[in-house]
Amino acid sequence: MLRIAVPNKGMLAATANDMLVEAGYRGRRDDRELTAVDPANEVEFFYIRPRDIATYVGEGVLDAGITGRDMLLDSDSPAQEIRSLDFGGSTFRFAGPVGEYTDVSQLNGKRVATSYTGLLGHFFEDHGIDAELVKLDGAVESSIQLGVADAIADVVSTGNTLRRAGLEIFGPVILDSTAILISTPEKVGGAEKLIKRLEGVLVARQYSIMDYDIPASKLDAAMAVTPGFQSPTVSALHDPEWLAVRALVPQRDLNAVMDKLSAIGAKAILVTALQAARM
Ligand SMILES: Nc1ncnc2c1ncn2[C@@H]1O[C@H](COP(=O)(O)OP(=O)(O)OP(=O)(O)O)[C@@H](O)[C@H]1O
Ligand SMILES: O=P(O)(O)OC[C@H]1O[C@H](OP(=O)(O)OP(=O)(O)O)[C@H](O)[C@@H]1O
Ligand SMILES: [Mg+2]
Repeated sequence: MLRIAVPNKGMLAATANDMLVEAGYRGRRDDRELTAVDPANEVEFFYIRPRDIATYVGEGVLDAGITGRDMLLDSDSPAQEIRSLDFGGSTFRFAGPVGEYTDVSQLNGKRVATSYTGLLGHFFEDHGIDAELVKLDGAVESSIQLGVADAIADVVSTGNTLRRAGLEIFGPVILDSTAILISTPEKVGGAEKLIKRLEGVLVARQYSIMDYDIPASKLDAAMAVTPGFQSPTVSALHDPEWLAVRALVPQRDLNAVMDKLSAIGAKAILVTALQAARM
């Protein structure tokens, strides 16, 4: 039975569970559930803190898990990123009082608060910066005002939390993070079905099916606009001068693609949602 670690709370928990349900697995029944067996899929889920997931997977006691890239790298666990799951996107950035810092070299000799001391320690080592790490559990943005740090390094998504604390970003992007599937070289083979199913969910979330009719003489121009995933399906219509095309199109491009096809001469352009996919 495959043993999978899933975030029990926090920013990733709900979407991770939703993805697993879309992938045909048993979802978490309530937010106090610690483990759940899904006998039909021969899988057991362990709902644990996202920060601890890389530790369990790296130790080999759990076979795969969903966590943040920032948390994996912070943990120094030997677990490896298998693939991005395209949610829980954030950046890991330095911030300080508005107008105070322009460059990370100014952090030499300063106190920098973070919940990610592993990640930040590596960055300081790599960049030859001698700063003091102040480890906090969360709400790191308050640490400067409260006098325990001179700058912070934290997860930034919209930037609202920073602004409300009177802070601004400076310096380079320390890390672009996203939710990821992790495993180890020893265990990843056993997780192949899970990986395929999650990839199918990602395709179904990101693509739609587009059908349209196109004059045969315009097919090449239309193919350039809708190259599809592998290759679009082209079928005959009763009128020999026209063809019907079906292709997968990224949802974010749908309207731009319809504009282009329409300008080329396509008619009856129809878009249908994808419910599931296996590539
Ligand atoms: N505001 C956010 N927007 C997007 N992703 C975020 C945000 N905050 C955190 N994350 C991401 O979610 C993952 C888990 O962070 P989360 O905040 O849920 O854990 P935590 O800080 O340990 O828990 P908690 O905040 O419940 O104490 C991390 O990979 C992080 O990058
Ligand atoms: O840029 P924003 O959209 O404002 O999001 C960033 C905030 O979200 C996270 O906080 P969380 O709610 O996880 O609390 P925590 O600090 O206790 O982890 C993160 O630590 C930032 O504080
Ligand atoms: Mg948090």
